[in-house]
Amino acid sequence: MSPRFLLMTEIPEPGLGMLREAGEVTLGSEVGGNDALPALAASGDYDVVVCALAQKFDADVLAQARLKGIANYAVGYNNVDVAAATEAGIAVGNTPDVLTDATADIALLLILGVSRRAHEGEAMMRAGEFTGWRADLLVGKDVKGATLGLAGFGRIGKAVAERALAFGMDVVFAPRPPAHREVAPEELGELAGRVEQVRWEELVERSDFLSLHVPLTADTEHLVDADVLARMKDDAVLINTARGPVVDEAALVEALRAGRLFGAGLDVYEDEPAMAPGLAELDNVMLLPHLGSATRDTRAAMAELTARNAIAMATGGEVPALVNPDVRR
Ligand SMILES: NC(=O)C1=CN([C@@H]2O[C@H](COP(=O)(O)OP(=O)(O)OC[C@H]3O[C@@H](n4cnc5c(N)ncnc54)[C@H](O)[C@@H]3O)[C@@H](O)[C@H]2O)C=CC1
Ligand SMILES: O=CC(=O)O
Repeated sequence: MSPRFLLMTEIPEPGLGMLREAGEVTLGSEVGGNDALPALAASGDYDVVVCALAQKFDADVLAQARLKGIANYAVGYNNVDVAAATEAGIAVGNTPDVLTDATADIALLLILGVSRRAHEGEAMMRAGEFTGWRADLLVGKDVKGATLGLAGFGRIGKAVAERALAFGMDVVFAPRPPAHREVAPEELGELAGRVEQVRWEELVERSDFLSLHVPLTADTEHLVDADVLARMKDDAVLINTARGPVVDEAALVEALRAGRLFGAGLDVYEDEPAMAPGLAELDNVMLLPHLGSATRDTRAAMAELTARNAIAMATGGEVPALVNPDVRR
């Protein structure tokens, strides 16, 4: 029987064509959408589900699922209970590396945008409120010489460090907050000697800009809570391109409202696509709709890797980006 793929999220070319060439493709939107996911996964009608963050595979769904694999069209895979998938003999794939640069660019965009109040300036222009150059108009803060703290120092964290160094920032990082892990200099490659490793507590207190690049796990949920926000510098900026629940968004609204921070730049939200009450009314926050990997080339590369993952899962081949190598397939 040829491989059967269920696309719960649409993916662009070349991924879509690769899947159609390799087997039979069913669009989730034509067979009940997300509400039907548990039943579709349990039906035995599909070998691999292609999905993204909106498709939740919890332990209950996975215990009933009759699938060979789940090919996530994202690098983050907090929507899948990986331990339960492994237990159920279901391979899980993701899209590392190919989206690193695009996502690091979005983090830099937020760092520069918030510090230079670009979103406020743009809103002013669109509202026809610009009345001419003024010495006190939307005065921001410098990035050169400022300390950027990176929580999580994996692929994207390192790519953000490279960019920030080019802007003259000092870069400190905490590799595995809130716990610690010593990173050997040889692990740092070309960044060795140019970035400083600190513990999470020091990162919070020293950063002029604190940027989050950790996966969402039980350890990192609400990593930035009211207590952390209170310990950040008064004039600091928080950047989140990781996952919304890494930040207590209601506590962030309170801190921003109270002028406790200079500002925040967000690409992800705790209850996405909703925002915490009050967030959208604040001027000192720049808001993007989860655009981290949203460039044409990056999405094409993600689609290709997702298709390669899915085809390998369905045919018993070697999965190029396998999250759970212990799975018995
Ligand atoms: N806004 C967007 O569109 C995008 C968001 N992301 C998010 O960025 C995250 C990071 O992506 P990458 O840098 O590629 O991942 P990565 O795995 O290369 O780096 C994550 C780093 O966080 C550290 N870490 C800290 N706490 C951890 C914990 N409790 N468990 C595991 N690792 C922990 C790891 O040691 C690792 O160095 C993704 O998980 C995803 O949630 C990724 C791409 C696009
Ligand atoms: O949020 C996007 C991802 O790839 O993870």
